[in-house]
Amino acid sequence: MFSLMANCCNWLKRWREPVRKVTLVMVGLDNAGKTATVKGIQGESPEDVAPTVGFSKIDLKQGRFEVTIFDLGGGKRIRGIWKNYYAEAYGIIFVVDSSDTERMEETKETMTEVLRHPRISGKPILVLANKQDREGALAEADVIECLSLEKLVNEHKCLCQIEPCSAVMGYGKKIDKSIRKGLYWLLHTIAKDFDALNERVQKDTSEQKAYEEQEKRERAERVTKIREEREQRERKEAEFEGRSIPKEVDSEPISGNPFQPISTIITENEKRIEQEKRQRMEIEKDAIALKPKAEQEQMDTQSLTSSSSQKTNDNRLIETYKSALAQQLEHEEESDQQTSECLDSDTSKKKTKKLKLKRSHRVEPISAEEAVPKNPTPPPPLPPDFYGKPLPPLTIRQRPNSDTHDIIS
Ligand SMILES: Nc1nc2c(ncn2[C@@H]2O[C@H](COP(=O)(O)OP(=O)(O)OP(=O)(O)O)[C@@H](O)[C@H]2O)c(=O)[nH]1
Ligand SMILES: [Mg+2]
Repeated sequence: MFSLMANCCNWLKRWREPVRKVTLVMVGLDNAGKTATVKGIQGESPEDVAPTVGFSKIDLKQGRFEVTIFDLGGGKRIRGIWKNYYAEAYGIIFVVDSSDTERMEETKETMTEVLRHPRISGKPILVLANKQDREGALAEADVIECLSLEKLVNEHKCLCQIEPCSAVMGYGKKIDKSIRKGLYWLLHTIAKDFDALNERVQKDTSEQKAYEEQEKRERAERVTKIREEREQRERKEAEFEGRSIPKEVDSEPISGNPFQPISTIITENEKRIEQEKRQRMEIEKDAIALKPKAEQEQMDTQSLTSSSSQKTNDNRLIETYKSALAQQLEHEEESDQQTSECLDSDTSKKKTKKLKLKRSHRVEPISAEEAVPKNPTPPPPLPPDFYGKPLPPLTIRQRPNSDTHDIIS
């Protein structure tokens, strides 16, 4: 009767207990038997387990606990990820291969690293001294000694329970009682201090998430920066290849604004054309003033040719001008000897006036002898050695500046 009442009280007590969600982290060296242990707790065969790459997450119900276990890979290169799961852990399950005495030192170092971590210190730890079925496996006391477990857990204020066990002895309801016992101890130890642990876990988890977000942003920024640098490099290479093709642009040194030389060239070209135009005007005046003297005229024209050729390479311009000037001279000698003599004795100012007068009368000649033929034909092309041969016959009176306009336009 009393036992029935006691059972009823216990049932009511458990029924009143809230369902608690607890996360556990399972760590230990590779080949220790972590995955085999978890499989046995889940009710699956622990045989034929493969090494864990990364982690596996197991959800199970244990009494009033909804338990999540992170089974983390124990390989040396994977151990670095363990710390990412410490924040969520309410407790630790550390699995040791009791039969592998050669790796006890490595096990001790690894356990020390785990317990000293600020997100683990103070949390309860279950040590499973696994593979007790194997011959030569260290007993519980030897494992405690090899790992300096007492000192270690006291140092880091961790409540600790060690259970010698074998993960392959059974699974499900037939699982090794030591494993069941150890898990029970861990969950109830967590439950006793649940509020404090829960507060710590929530705080550490939010910090961990913020840290991971920051890491994510920084990684994205690094990727963006690398991409931008690559694109900039590619642009520069393309620009470099583009500049190297037109050699004319590179003939002048480019400094500052790369478009500066182009405008400079345009300005210089305009100045050069203007200068040529003025020079031609001056030479024209001199030539007309000296037109009766054929030899002098020839010298002036040669001087013009020499001067112009130094300034420009436009031989066509000079040749055209020579042709027009020669025709004008011939015409003057044949038609108006008196006008020519008068001009020779007058000042240069008067000569200029006369020249303008002639120009204005070009369409309507002063005398009948200067009349333009009814069907004017363009002058025949002159040979290169024009001055060594007789002047061609006059067909039409040309305006000396006409070519200049052609060039400017
Ligand atoms: N004899 C014996 N073998 C075991 C026991 N527990 C696990 N094994 C074997 O040990 C090997 C490794 O087991 P796992 O569970 O994969 O070890 P682990 O700790 O998960 O290894 P990682 O995933 O690499 O970290 C497997 O061949 C298991 O069958 C045990 O108690 N006794
Ligand atoms: Mg594993």
